[in-house]
Amino acid sequence: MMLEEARKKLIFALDVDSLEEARRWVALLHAKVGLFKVGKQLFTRCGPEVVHMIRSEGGEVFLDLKYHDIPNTVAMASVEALRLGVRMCNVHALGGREMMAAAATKVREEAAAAGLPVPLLLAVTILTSSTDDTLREIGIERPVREMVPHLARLARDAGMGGVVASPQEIALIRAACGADFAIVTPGVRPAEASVDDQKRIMTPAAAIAAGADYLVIGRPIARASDPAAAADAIVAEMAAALAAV
Ligand SMILES: O=C(O)c1cc(=O)[nH]c(=O)n1[C@@H]1O[C@H](COP(=O)(O)O)[C@@H](O)[C@H]1O
Repeated sequence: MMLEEARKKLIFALDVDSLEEARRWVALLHAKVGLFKVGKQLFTRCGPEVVHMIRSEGGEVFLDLKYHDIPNTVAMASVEALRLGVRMCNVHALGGREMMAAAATKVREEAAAAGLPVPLLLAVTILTSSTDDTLREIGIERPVREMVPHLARLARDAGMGGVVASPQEIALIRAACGADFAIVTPGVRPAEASVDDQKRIMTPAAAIAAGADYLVIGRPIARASDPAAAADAIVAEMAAALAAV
């Protein structure tokens, strides 16, 4: 029971470079994870075909293209994500309230007009590979722990359905935005896994205990000697944490 609930919360990052490889991962993991995340690398290589492939295999898609542009461009790109039939897509909260509101409004209007389900619209707060030093470098003096809840509130007020953030900021986001706001967390590493380029990390159990709605995990599964077993172990760890909440 808890295993099924945990599985639906696990998003596998399909960070690969061909349709064939993506197809192999979908076949291997579609009964093990809740969604497949298609990001910039795979989408740039394969385009919408990869989304159609995953959906035709019965999988659900998080289209992670992190739009950040003028409001009209982001709104129209988000409408194309809606038309692809993805369950989740995202923009950068750093694009501002007007940009996020344009995307949220346009997607809802188009979904209603076409009778399509509205995808979960997410705003990326501060990337999990960033630190206070990264922000200072680009002229932002406020620390990550202030910027993340600030951007989350802005995203919620603009009509976004949730945010992407490090699990380390879940409590701050919940305090700022309440329970009815999705929190998707990459930067998740099982205790024994390599940290890679992630900076603000937590284990799957700790992220669930902190209140994450979904976990995005790539390399700890993809680079494991037995990826299916690694996914099962992560889901079991998540389920145990869910049972304890
Ligand atoms: O939007 C994302 O998914 C994302 C936001 C963020 O702040 N950090 C982050 O790592 N991601 C994505 O989450 C995935 C994490 O993959 P692993 O580090 O291999 O588990 C990658 O595909 C990243 O592009």
